[in-house]
Amino acid sequence: MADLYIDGEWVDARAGGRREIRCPADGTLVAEVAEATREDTEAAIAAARRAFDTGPWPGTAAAERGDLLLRAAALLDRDAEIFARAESLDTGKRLVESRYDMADIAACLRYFGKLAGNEAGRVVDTGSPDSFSRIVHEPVGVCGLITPWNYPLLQTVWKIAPALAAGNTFVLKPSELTPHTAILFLKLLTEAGLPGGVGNLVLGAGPEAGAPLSEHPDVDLVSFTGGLVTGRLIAANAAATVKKVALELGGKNPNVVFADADFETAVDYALTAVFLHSGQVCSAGARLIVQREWHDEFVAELVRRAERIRLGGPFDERAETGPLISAAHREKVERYVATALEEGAVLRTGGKRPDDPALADGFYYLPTILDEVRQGSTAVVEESFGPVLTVETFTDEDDAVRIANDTHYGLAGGIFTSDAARAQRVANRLRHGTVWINDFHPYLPQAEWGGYKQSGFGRELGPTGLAEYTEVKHIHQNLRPGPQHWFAG
Ligand SMILES: NC(=O)c1ccc[n+]([C@@H]2O[C@H](COP(=O)([O-])OP(=O)(O)OC[C@H]3O[C@@H](n4cnc5c(N)ncnc54)[C@H](O)[C@@H]3O)[C@@H](O)[C@H]2O)c1
Ligand SMILES: C[N+](C)(C)CC=O
Repeated sequence: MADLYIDGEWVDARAGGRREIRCPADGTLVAEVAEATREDTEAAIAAARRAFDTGPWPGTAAAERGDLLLRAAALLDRDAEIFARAESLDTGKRLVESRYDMADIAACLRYFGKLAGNEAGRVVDTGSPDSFSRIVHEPVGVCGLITPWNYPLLQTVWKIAPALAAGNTFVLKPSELTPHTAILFLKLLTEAGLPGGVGNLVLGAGPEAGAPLSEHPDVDLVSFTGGLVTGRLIAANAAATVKKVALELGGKNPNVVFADADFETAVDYALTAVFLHSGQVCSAGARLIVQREWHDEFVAELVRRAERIRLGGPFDERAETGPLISAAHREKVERYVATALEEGAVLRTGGKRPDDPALADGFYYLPTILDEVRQGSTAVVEESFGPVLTVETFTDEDDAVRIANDTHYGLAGGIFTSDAARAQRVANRLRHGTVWINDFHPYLPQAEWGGYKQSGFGRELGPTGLAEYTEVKHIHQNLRPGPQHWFAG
């Protein structure tokens, strides 16, 4: 089937490449899709360039562009179940979680749909009645959008919605592992009225189908969500053409639990913080930093509950979390745990694949707790992106902040305490892009999302998320023009 969308047409990969997509829960074949090469991506970039330079989209009234996003939200509500099932088949994620994702995605479309056109620029005081200056926001141009497999459509729409609201054209390259909701979404956008060439879709491996989006001179902005290693490469490749770059990378997110928190609440959230979606969440609270006097009791309770987490496929209604995305990813998590143990971590539970024969065909891994990890050890420093919790202890507030900030990442963090003033003090001192107090994981379309340090730069969502997709221009007019006679001759 033709499932690249280039210049308003559904086409096959020019070189005829195909890729099998298999459900990570049991290995069943979901579908076979086109596998693009650089040539396809370059054709998509050319189409997006033409649509931007000569098409009507950038000059379409912002409110009209917003209306298109609002229509897309309504269509997504209509087709939510189809999208959720497709997302679950590609990712192995529980259907209920994919349904939540679809609701979040519709909310994001509505947010940017309503935000489009709210900002008409501003008039600047020039200090003179004889001149007039204004600031306008214009679309950046052609946007290359590269997205990961863990929240495939959500991460995609966090980019597409503001890009379209601001009047850009785009080429999307979703993860090669999870292409289906991107295909469905481009169809939905055309049904909502997106003109040909404005939105383009290429599928395939990053170094082949994705690389031109960071390298090509006709791409004005590359927005990337994915791992740190790939992010560094994208930034380096984009430097040659000095394009705008936005990077949403990984995290090694602290969850700081003070001994004055509500015990049961803190334990409960510590579990969801790390084991939601089997840890395959950029903001997973994979680093528990618990006040020393609570350590033993807290870890014992975590272990007891972690051992009861039910694993299963997307349509198993009893399952509480699912598989890892691929065999290769599970092997990476296994290596991470092996290294942690070699470096002195104490395994409290998990650390292996489940014994249940019903799960043997999927890429499952047991919820794992590694205690007594050393600061600076691999397990504390590196993102596992799997269901693995490391446990560290602290003595007082200063110690907690020092440990929580001792990471080259800076995406998100949580604080559990019943002391409201302490919560605010610690939140102010954490060098992370999102801080949750007595909560973990919520994100809102109206609140900026992004990382400090090596978790990336740029922000998605909120007004800043829209601004990322604009250029800012100063227009100045002399209202009383006449010769200046700066030069005598
Ligand atoms: N900060 C955030 O909001 C956020 C959200 C989700 C995931 N993530 C991070 O994403 C990572 C997991 O996702 P992943 O394994 O898909 O990441 P990844 O870096 O392997 O791949 C991400 C995307 O980049 C593409 N890619 C790979 N090499 C490329 C290249 N040379 N040029 C262009 N594109 C290339 C891939 O095909 C994929 O589409 C984790 O580190 C996670 O923390 C971050
Ligand atoms: C950004 N978020 C939390 C939705 C997904 C991160 O992997």
